[in-house]
Amino acid sequence: MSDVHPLAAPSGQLEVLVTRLDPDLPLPAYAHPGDAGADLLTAVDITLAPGERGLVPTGIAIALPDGFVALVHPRSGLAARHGLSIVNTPGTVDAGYRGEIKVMLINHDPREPIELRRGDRVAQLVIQRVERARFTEVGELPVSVRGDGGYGSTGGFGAPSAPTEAPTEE
Ligand SMILES: O=c1ccn([C@H]2C[C@H](O)[C@@H](COP(=O)(O)OP(=O)(O)OP(=O)(O)O)O2)c(=O)[nH]1
Ligand SMILES: [Mg+2]
Repeated sequence: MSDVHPLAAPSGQLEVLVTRLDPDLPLPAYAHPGDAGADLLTAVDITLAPGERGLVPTGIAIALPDGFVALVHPRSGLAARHGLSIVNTPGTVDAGYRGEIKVMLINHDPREPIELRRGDRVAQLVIQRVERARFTEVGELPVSVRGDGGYGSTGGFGAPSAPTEAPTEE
């Protein structure tokens, strides 16, 4: 079977329908060829005090094809320079959602407020394929090397510690 999605445009890009709820703002755009995230803008001015969060509208709504999701990710430059992030990172935009995409920003800086102006690029939208699972209940799960170890079971910053036993994965 071909790997190309039927909704892929001739260029190989997936077509995503978008409406501008705020016609004076540009569409989301990729800053460079090959970028995974298309930048999202805030449609409003907002100032976030240290530790404060704020839900900002982006002025756009999209219709994703079934089998896709749009994830709202922080921008690393704003995170590194100002401590700006997203409370629910990454935000999940379901394929069936037709409302305005919003971003739940948070100021992680302990001292400085963050001032954002309408039109500032505050987040990025990463579109991915997703699987829908059929959840099949069983009495016992197949064994694995990791087993139920988690939350630091392999140690801290150094080289990972070897598993204590190595059952054969099925
Ligand atoms: O960062 C985000 C996250 C979500 N949404 C929209 C699209 C998504 O499809 C919808 C619901 O999001 P989610 O499922 O994460 O929230 P919920 O709290 O489970 O709400 P619901 O009960 O409506 O599913 O809200 C956004 O606009 N931005
Ligand atoms: Mg939900």
